[in-house]
Amino acid sequence: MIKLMAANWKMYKTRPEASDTARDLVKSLEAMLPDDREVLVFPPFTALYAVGEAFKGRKNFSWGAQNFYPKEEGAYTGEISPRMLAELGCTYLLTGHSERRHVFGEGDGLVADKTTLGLAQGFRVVMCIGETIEERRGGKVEEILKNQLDKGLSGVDKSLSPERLSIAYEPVWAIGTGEVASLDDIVQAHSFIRQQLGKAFGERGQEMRILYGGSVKPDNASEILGLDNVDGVLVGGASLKADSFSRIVLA
Ligand SMILES: O=C(CO)COP(=O)(O)O
Repeated sequence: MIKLMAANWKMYKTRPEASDTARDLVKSLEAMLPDDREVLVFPPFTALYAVGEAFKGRKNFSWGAQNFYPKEEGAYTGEISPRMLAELGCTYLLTGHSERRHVFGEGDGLVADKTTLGLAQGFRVVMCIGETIEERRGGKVEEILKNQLDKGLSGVDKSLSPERLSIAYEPVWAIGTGEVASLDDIVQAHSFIRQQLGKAFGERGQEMRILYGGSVKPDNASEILGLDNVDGVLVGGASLKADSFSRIVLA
């Protein structure tokens, strides 16, 4: 399985800043990227074209959008549709990120619509799930993950080819806090997610990638990537500098 090494740049970087970082990533990684690693960057909308210019035509370099509205077009002021993103050459979409859920109030219904439409329009989708600290303390991790998976994937075509859908496990309390989930916590959550994907997609569920996200850094990436059922990482803060993200990609 090709490990997916994903950078979520969130609301950071102007177009020239993004362009420089993307070019630096190509410079430091292209010659050394193992065949079983794929670099994926989610820049802000305004920098998608610039990142595409730096990455296009390069093997295992991909780019995608952090957000979109699940309609083809229409009177949705301020929104961007998958069609508009396809035109920028990007192939990935992110759904269900905890900042979308918690800062912008996106519920499981919207996450499901986005995941379903994104896939139906031919994109690869990375759907994020994860529990809050209260839910973890209340012993509800598996219940929350199952619920987010069941609802988020409810409309997805079950004969989907496995490389089209990835799940990112991002415990909310580990995002941007410097607090990483313990290796045991990660193994347990990922094995539970694998089981659920198997129930939903059969054999294909074994080949879907499950990423870990939450305070991944150059010095913890290698041990996290070595765990069972960890098929990549989704990195926020430590992906903003080309040097730091390159070290993670090669970890
Ligand atoms: O939200 C994240 C990636 O989507 C994780 O962010 P940090 O790596 O900054 O914790």
